Parts: sequence; structure tokens; C-alpha cells
Amino acid sequence: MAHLLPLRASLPAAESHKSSSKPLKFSKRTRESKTPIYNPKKGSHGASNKTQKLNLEVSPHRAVSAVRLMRIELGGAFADLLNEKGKGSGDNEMGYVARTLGFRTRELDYRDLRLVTDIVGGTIRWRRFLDYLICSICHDENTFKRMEPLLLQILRIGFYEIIKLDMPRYAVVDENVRLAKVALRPGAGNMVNGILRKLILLQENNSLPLPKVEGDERTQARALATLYSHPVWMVRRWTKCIGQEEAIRLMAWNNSDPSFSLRANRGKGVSRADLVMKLNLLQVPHELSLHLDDFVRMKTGLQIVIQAGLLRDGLCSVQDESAGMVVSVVDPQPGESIIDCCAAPGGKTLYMASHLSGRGMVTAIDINKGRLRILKETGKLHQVDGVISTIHADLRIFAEKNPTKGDKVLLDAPCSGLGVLSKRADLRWNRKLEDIEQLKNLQDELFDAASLLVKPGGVLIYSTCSIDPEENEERVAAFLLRHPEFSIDPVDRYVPSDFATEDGFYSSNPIKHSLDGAFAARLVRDSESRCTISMCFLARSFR
Ligand SMILES: C[S@@+](CC[C@H](N)C(=O)[O-])C[C@H]1O[C@@H](n2cnc3c(N)ncnc32)[C@H](O)[C@@H]1O
Repeated sequence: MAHLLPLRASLPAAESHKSSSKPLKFSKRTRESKTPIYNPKKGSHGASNKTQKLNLEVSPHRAVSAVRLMRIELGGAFADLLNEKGKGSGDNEMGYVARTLGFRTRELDYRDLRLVTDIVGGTIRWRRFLDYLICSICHDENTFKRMEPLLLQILRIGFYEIIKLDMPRYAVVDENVRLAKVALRPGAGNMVNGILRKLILLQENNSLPLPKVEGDERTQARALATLYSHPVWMVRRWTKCIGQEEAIRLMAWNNSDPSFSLRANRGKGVSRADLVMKLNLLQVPHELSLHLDDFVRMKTGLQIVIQAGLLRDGLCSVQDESAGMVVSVVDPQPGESIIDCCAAPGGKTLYMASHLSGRGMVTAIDINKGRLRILKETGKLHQVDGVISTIHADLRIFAEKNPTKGDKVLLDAPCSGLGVLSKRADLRWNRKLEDIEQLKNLQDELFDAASLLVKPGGVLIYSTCSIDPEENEERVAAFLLRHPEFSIDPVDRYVPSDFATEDGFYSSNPIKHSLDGAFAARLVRDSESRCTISMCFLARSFR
């Protein structure tokens, strides 16, 4: 079993429930309390004078983490946006804390911000696993189900800190008990105390109540889903597709701390060497990308980069190398007319534009006006707006009506995002199996629409940030059956051979490449010489 455990987890061997003693006693108030609806505008404490109080006893990173978790789970905020100061958090953060908890904490310093990022991301990723343990220790599913949202978040934070971050246990208990007492009431603090101490006892006795991976396929999938904290449907889908061992490696990757890449903004005349100099000055550890000239990779220090203003000043962008290599597949050249069909918020548009050296045009189409506005603003900031034009439209309608044609057309299709689960901590819980079916239909419709915009002899690139064959290879196969005028142009001339599949596609695989998952197919209109490759691929796809 040991090899099945997550890379970062330091869990003692799974034992049975029986070592745990009597059910924990909870206060009458807790049992009777109804689940409050999260409404930070109103605040859980109401009185405005109370919200002004500055509390110096409670550790600020825990208070802020608990409130962020509430906002993400109940308020629909995105975990990744909340981590960037100034985008969704920043100045408003303390307002949310005051309205939700009834007090303010001191301002967060860099160390606090890092802890908040770690705790919020980790607690979301490990939610299923943590809830399983909390529920087991409560001994009563109803108690767990009726638990107040804030109390549950405080417990999740405590469990995550003890089990996954290996923090000093009794300090974690004291701090979280204090938070529950001040933010809720003394009885809630007693409850946190009882449950966390029980967890410590079980951990010390190597008897955490963890499920065993045994039984039929469904039961094993459920156990793995708990141990690796993923939805059961994902575990079953991956186990079927890549086998249990690879599925476990993939889940371990999704649970690991994400690494980030920065792209030097050459559109603004910033070279990678300039960016490296800045990172050295800031003492941010980084490595040069092995695959892309403009990119550097970093494991930590993103908060420092953000606070130093490197993104705000347009010197660089946060962009994964896997997304950068999709642009390599497009291979934008000065003077070309490129249509980016699903362009916002513009990561690929901006990178393509920076290749044009001021000659040519990237036409960025998107249905989402707000995201398109971000693209426009970032284009200006990056000084590539002279070669970008934006069109707010539904691609399916636009392509039918508009005679515009491009030398190259990129369709970066809306997808499940199953390749980027390590960066998007909350995405796994928001995705449903049914989404894939709906997305496939949309992907087919957009694929057909995008094909109308390709000049004869032009190139159509279909890409996703998914690792699911039904959204990738199968969509291309179905498209080629509907559109015999297109054929596959193998990508091995554009990306390192390690990223080229035998069918001629680009595939970045988290397990193999330690990057986000991504896919791209390069299709050329009317090219007889390549027909054989397409026909071979089609034959294999429908075998
Ligand atoms: C995967 S994201 C694109 C990411 C973008 N290429 C980048 O690199 O930043 C997919 C985009 O498709 C857009 N979209 C979805 N349906 C669309 C439609 N019918 N027409 C145009 N855009 C659409 C969404 O608004 C979203 O911005």
C-alpha cells in the first residue's frame, strides 16, 4: 500500500476504525445550529462596530485562509484568482475577513501570503480526503453534514496542517481553537479542540481510519478517490484509460505544489536574459526552460514576482510551457494573418503577437466580453496591441457570416481542463462527467466553424488543455471524417520530439513531462501529400 500514497503525504499505514474511541460530544448549540448562508456583505456577526476590531491573537494567515475557503466554496470565487494580489483579493481581503469573522487581523506579510496560498490550495485539493477523516472522527455523518461552514473550514485547515504540512501539532490545535472561539463561540473552540486532539492521537498510533484499496473496480476507485482526493468518476475514467498505476501518478501530480513558468515579454523588448536578471535580483530561484527560448520555470516565488510588479509592468506573463508549445505548433511568422478563435484572456494571442515583429495581424475572437477586455488591456501593456484586433462574437455565428480568412487559424477550444488540475485546485470538484459530453458537442461545432476561416492551403490548429482522448484525438478524428479537405501536418518540426505522438499530434503529459497537460493538432487544408498520415490515424482511431 505504501507505494500508493501521495508523494507529499506522510500518512501512517491505514488501519481500521476500531482503534478510535467513543463518539465526540458536541454542544447543543452546534447540533441545533442551521447551516448559515454565506453572505459576506452582511457578515456573520452583523454589528458594524465589531467588524472594526483588530484582533492580534488569531494568526492572520489562518483567518484569511478560512475566509478564502468560504468564498471559494460558497461564494463561487476562483482559487487561482484569489491568490494574485489585486485580482479578487488584495485591498478587499480584510473587508471580507471583517464581514465574515467579525474582526480584522493585521496586514499579511509575504510569509503569511505564502502560507495562505499553500493552505488554501492544499485544503481544496485534499478536501475529499480531509472530509473523510473529519467525518470518521465525528463518528456521525449527520454531525458532519450539519456542521457550520466556517467550523468545517477551520477543521479542514487544522487537518491539512497536521497531516499534509506536518506542522507542530499542538501549536496547530491551539491556533485553530482560538480562531473558532473568536470567530464563532467558545463551544466551537471546544469542538475543534476535541476533534484535532483525536486526530493527533490516531496519527501517533498509526491508526488513521483510511479506506483500503480492495474489492471490485468501483470499490477500489472509491478508495483511491478518497486517498488521492479526486472525484470517483475521474479515478474510474483514468484507471480505464491509462491503468491504475498511471492514474495514481497523475493524481499525485495533481496534488503536488504546482510549478509556474514565466514568459519574458519580447513584444516589449524584454529578453529572457533581462527577466533572469530581475529574478536574480529578487532572489527567486528559477531554471531556464529546456523547450522554449522565452520561458523560465519556477517552483516558488510567484508572490515575490507579483509584489515586485513584474506582471503589472508587463515585463513578463505567467504562462505554462505546455501552453507556450501550442504557439510553437502554430509557428506564427511576421506578415501572417492569424485568427485566434477562442482567444480570451489572451495568453496565446499575446505570445503569437510577440512573434510578428510588428508585421501581420492576430484577430482575437471570443464570446466573453469581459475576458476580451482583459486581452485588449494586456495587449496594450505588452505593447503588441498594434498587431491585435479583437472581435466580440460567437464563433459559430461569426464564421458563417464573415468572409474573413486567415493563413493560420487557432482553435483553443473550451475544454474540461483535466490537464491543469495541479494549478486549478478547485476545478476537480466543479467538473462533472456530464460536462465532457456537452463540451464534445461544443468542440465539434467550434471546430467546424473555425475551419470556415482557413484560407485554401492554410493551417488549422486545434488545441485543448485536456488530457482526455475524447476531447483531443477523437475530436480530430471526427473532424477529419467530416472534412476530408483537411489533413494532419505532423508537429515534430515544431516541438521537441518527446512531445510529438506517433499520430503527429502535440501532447504534453503531466506524468511524462512534469508540465500541465495540453494537446494540439496541426491540420492543413488541401494537401494531398499528407493524406496517407490522416488515413492511417483515422483507421487506428476507429479500430
Ligand atoms: C480555453 S479558453 C481560451 C484560452 C485562450 N486561448 C488563452 O490562451 O488565454 C476558451 C475560450 O473560449 C471562449 N468561447 C467559448 N465558446 C465560444 C464561442 N461559441 N465563440 C467564441 N468563443 C467562445 C471562452 O469565452 C473562453 O475564453
